[in-house]
Amino acid sequence: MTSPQCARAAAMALFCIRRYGEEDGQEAEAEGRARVLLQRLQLQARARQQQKQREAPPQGREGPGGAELSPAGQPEEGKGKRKRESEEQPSAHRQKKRKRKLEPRSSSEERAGTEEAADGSSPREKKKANRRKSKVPRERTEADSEEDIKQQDNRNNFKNKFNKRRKADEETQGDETEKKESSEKDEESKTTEEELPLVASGEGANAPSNMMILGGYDAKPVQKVQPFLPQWLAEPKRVQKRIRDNLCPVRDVPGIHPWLLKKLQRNGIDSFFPVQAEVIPAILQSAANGYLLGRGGYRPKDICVSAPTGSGKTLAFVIPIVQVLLDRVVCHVRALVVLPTKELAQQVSKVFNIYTDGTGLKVVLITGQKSFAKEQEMLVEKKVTGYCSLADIVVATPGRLTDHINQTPGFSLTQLRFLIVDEADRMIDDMHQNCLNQIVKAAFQRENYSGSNMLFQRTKPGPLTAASSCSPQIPLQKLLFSATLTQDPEKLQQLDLFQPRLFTSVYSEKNRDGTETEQDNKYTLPEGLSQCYVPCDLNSKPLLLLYFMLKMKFTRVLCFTNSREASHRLFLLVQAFGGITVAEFSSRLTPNERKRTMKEFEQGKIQLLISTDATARGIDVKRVNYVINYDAPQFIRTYIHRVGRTARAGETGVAFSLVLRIQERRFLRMLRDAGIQDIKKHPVKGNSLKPLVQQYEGALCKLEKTVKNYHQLSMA
Ligand SMILES: Nc1ncnc2c1ncn2[C@@H]1O[C@H](COP(=O)(O)OP(=O)(O)OP(=O)(O)O)[C@@H](O)[C@H]1O
Repeated sequence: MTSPQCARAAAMALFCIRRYGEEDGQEAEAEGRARVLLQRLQLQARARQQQKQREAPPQGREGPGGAELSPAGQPEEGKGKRKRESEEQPSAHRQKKRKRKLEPRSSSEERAGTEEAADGSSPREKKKANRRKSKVPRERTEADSEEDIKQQDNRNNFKNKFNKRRKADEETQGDETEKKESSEKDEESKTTEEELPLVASGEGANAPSNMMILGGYDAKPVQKVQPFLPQWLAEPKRVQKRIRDNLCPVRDVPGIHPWLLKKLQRNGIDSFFPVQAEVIPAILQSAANGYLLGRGGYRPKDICVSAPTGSGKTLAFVIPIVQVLLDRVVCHVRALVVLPTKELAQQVSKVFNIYTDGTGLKVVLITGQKSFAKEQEMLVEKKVTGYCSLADIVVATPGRLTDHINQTPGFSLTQLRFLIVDEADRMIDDMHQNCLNQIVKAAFQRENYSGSNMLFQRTKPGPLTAASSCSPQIPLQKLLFSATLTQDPEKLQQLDLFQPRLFTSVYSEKNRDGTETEQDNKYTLPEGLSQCYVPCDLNSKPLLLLYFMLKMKFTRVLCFTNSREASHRLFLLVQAFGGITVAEFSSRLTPNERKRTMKEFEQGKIQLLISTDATARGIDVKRVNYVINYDAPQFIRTYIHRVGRTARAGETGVAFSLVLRIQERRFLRMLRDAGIQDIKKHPVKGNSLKPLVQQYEGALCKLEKTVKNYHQLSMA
């Protein structure tokens, strides 16, 4: 049929339908149907015409009548008419039309598309043709309507299935296996939806039909990612934090040597603190076979202890080590304690000296405070038969220790039974990690001289075999202690721990009903510690310190700054102000000056000690009443160790932090992240500081003169 024929047929159809429509009185509906029919006929004609054109040789862009054709192959007039018609169409019909547009292209249509692509027409023409296709309703055949029915059935089936699955998913949320099933189902439905985008567009009401909607995700519960911790870290042995309520009489702790019990009591220790009551028996038990492997060739488990500052961790390792070594016959280095600073090493060696006094056990301190040669003389003695160890217990700082491992002939760690890493989190830092590796390497080094030692030579730990368990072995047991022990398994793995056991402090709170709830914070602070922070500005910081010392009458104050320069400046300023016995403590001082200063502070001769972080860790000074963070600490671990210089051994103490207003949010967030909530804001009014201002300005002038004189003297 040609176009004029087609138009005639359509007009006829329109006439017929109008007649019936008028007779039925359904004018609007009849008009709509007539138009649809007209469009169909027009499309059929156009399709035939295109078919003919394809078969005929290409004739350029002119139509058979020579008139300029619209992209649809129709005069422009016709296009305008169609547009008008479509605008006039009733809404029900338009919806039907839109639905048809949304339907997927049938395979025949796809084929037509590819055929068109292969017909040699220009890309622009193809584009126009495609656009045309999307504008006009498709030609519908009987086959199409059959296919439509099938598709409709499929869609209905799918919808039913999909709804059922979603319902099932909702019912089975949280169940692992069923979750898997549902994800499998989702996978299935995803594939089906890809095939039937109309269903998806029905689900996601406003989604464009050409977008693939991945279904079912909103129905899935969002799983919270939990950090994976090995069992020993996830389920530690919990130790009570409250010291005073949980004291354990020394005689009640099983397995302690009577000689040591007496020694403890002579030193004023009648009861053990909770951490000692738990850790001492655990170490003793692991060393039940002296310093050889346990029954059946089992290696003792390594032990990690994370307990608050001042909770008595030192005695928790000193007592069992001294007890295990009490019966030793030959002197060898059996215990090695590594600490990050000289002062700490000195403090720990003092405690060892107290409890080894009268036992014949020798404790040697190697920190570099004495000359290297002197330290060598303390460690080994050369005899005709070879080198002999003069130390049973070595307390050392990492640097000096590695020097002795590498340069002191006869200094051997091959009989080492205990490696104690105090302030372990700091020691795991990259700086000291190398030292720990060197110690382990030296401990498993083969000795190059023969003798009775051969009997107890050890091999690197490996799987337990008949051969490895037939000769007596000396195991190396690691004991790690800190108030801020890392719980990062990756970091701890660097220490190559063997079946470690973790002892960690908890704080349990009594509920109204008498039950107790344990608070599981990342870090625990001493029970008797009160924390305050003072929001301030930079200029008022020195005045605040003077106010606390002079007006609030603070005594025995340990004040921390962030650098040794800051410590020195503040010390000079307070000295110039007058009225306060003040001293500074930093690496500016010689070891002897540091020792003297610390002693005077302990004796109460110094009321204010201004220090760098050199005294922040481990230093045990009796009766420090206040800690003042003059400069707010940058890291949570620094904060915990600094404030832990007070409220030790179950005593009370107060920590004040001067926090610049600009730092306030970050500072509080840092504490909150570590689970520290009980810090109080303690604002100090400007009026309270006013009486100090005049004298303070005088002190500044005095300080300026002192500094100038100092520079002139140093220039001369
Ligand atoms: N059982 C006890 N009875 C009385 N005092 C004790 C007892 N155990 C330890 N102390 C005292 O408690 C104080 C703190 O002990 P220690 O220095 O071992 O604490 P710490 O846990 O190592 O602290 P830090 O983490 O700051 O190093 C010390 O002065 C020590 O003498």
